[in-house]
Amino acid sequence: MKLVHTYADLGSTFSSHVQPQPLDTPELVSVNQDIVQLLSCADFSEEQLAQLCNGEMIPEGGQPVSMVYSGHQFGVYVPRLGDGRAILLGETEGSDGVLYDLQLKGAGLTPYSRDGDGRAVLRSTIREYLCGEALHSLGIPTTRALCLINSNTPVYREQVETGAALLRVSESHIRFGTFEYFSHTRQLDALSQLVDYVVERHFPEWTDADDKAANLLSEATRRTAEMVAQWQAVGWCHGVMNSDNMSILGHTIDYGPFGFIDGFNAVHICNHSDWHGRYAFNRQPDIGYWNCSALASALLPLLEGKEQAEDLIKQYPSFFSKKYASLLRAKFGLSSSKEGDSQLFDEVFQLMHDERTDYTIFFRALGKPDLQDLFIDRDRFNSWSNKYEKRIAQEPSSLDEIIKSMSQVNPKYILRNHLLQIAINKAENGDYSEVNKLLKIIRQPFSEQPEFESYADSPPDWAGDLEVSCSS
Ligand SMILES: Nc1ncnc2c1ncn2[C@@H]1O[C@H](COP(=O)(O)OP(=O)(O)OP(=O)(O)O)[C@@H](O)[C@H]1O
Repeated sequence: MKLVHTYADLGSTFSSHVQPQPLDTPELVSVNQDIVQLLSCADFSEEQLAQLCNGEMIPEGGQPVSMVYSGHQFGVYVPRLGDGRAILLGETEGSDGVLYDLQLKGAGLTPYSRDGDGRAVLRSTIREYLCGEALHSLGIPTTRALCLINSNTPVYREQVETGAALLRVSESHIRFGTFEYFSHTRQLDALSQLVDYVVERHFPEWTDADDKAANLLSEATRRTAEMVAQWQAVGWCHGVMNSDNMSILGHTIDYGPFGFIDGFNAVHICNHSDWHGRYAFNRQPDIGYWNCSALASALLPLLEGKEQAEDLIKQYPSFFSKKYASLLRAKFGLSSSKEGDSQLFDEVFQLMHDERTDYTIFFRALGKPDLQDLFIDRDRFNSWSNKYEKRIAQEPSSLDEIIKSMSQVNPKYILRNHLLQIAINKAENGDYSEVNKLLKIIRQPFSEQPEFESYADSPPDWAGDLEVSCSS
């Protein structure tokens, strides 16, 4: 594997050179064979992969750096954040011809570590590793990871845990907050250089355009709106939609206290430190918009003025609605939109919310005879179901065909928190088999996998009491 160092080449205004600080006795927990193929590293032994993930082996051409950024956290601007525990090794070309960043997460102290220890623990690393794959398999743009390691290095959170690290792979680790940093510190040449870098690397067709910043803002707005629409459609909550966790490419990044919704709750809050519900499930679309306005403010010095910035981001609601409406139509098995459809959807969402019906199981069972068993208030359900049947009868395809097409968009296997917790508990006792089993299962979310039927069941009672720790 050979690396280039295009981001490091931007110079010390953008990042700081750092050396990874390896963990003690690294042990490979899991290797993502999809990414092995993508990065053509099938010739790496397990030991080499562990060394790579532990920062002990830097591939030829790599120049480890940590990136500076800032951002709005829970609506409050924090002037300097940066990679406090992440180290970008460099970039490498994938077998698809795309240039990917290789970034270690949990590799030790950096100039941006502030009060942190530069480390990540096993449970949070497993969560990030698996959820990147879960979302990717659902067709949602996201960072992913090549592998993850555990170690003997003690790391202190609420208790002693073990240090772990992840080798994150992404088309970009540039965040809205990266632009905010240069804008708020009035480093406008750097801001412009950053736009040029992103355009040259990801949107070369705009290289000669006069309005690169405007194009970028418009594209980031569209991609963010569509990514959030995809989250909503699968019932996924990010939990910490700070502007430093918003990728300029509209990819899902930073898996913290995220959660797939089990029993549907429109106002579900997966982050237990989010006291006011800023990042509640139903607020995600608006927060995505809010973050786009933070990006617009950051890019303002490179735009024609406020009016242009506003014009560009005000497309967000229509980008979101268009994408979300098309995803919902497909989830309900409808090929086109008809008057009354959104009321039909709203009615069943309200019923599911009131009864906390399992979101994923409902959609997977839609159109099938046993659907009514999911509801307590049968009359209310039947009243809705009659309307739905009438609507489905207007479709050109047969019910069998509709059910088949719905099973391509309504997953059976999702990465529920309780499944993750079982895998984490085992891994913390040295058994990584459940992590690897889950990886296999969530890779095929839409397929029937009879041997793993129980992984599609509704969660056990104890899942409702699970609180994902925010210290990671
Ligand atoms: N243990 C730690 N040591 C040093 N810095 C940390 C640590 N945990 C978080 N940070 C820093 O605090 C800020 C916010 O943390 P957050 O949890 O959102 O990000 P993260 O999970 O570390 O990183 P990323 O966004 O790259 O996935 C980031 O600047 C991050 O680097």
